[in-house]
Amino acid sequence: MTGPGESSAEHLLSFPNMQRVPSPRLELYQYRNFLDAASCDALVERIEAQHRPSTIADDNGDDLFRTSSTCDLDASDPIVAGLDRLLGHISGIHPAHGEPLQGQRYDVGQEFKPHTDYFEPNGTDYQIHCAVPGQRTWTFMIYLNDVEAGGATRFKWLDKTVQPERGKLLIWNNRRPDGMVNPASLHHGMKVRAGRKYVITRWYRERPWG
Ligand SMILES: O=C(O)CCC(=O)C(=O)O
Ligand SMILES: [Fe+2]
Repeated sequence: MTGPGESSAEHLLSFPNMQRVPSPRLELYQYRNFLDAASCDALVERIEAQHRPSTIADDNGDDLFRTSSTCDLDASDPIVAGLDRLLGHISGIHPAHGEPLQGQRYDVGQEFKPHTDYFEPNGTDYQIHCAVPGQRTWTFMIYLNDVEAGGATRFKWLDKTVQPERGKLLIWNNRRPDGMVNPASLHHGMKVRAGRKYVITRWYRERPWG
């Protein structure tokens, strides 16, 4: 059984192209060629057209912690709306539980240092971020391009490094089966060494976003 805002292994693995990345510590999946090249290119264009410096939820005093740019995608844009529907289908999670879709852009030297996507349950900002929508449950991330060098996503606790690849969807559960947050979901958006990296991020919540 899964609650609202949650995906499940059974649902995800019902798609023939879905692969579970073997690990006893984290539910991690990848789906190659999830998004077609034309849609990836269109989303890269949207990100190029409009982006701002990325931010982090709990300021940790390190200005170099997340050095990328973020694009707040327009939900009424047909490409964005189409992706929203597609993610709803693949995740099995009602789109109302999704945070607005974002694009991220990394230039050479930019990164997102090791972090978890869930909010620290005892963190000072937990109430601000989670009072209405609840905790982040699942992360769905799509690589929009092949990066010339660097830009992999590293899960240190699993000793697993995922290479960016145009159209690849990466999925993980930020919580353990018992509903507690999972520290093994720690991941690092590693520095781009050559070229640029573009991704789409979708975080789902326990309750509707609002
Ligand atoms: O860019 C990546 O590989 C990871 C991005 C990420 O972890 C995030 O946006 O939360
Ligand atoms: Fe993340």
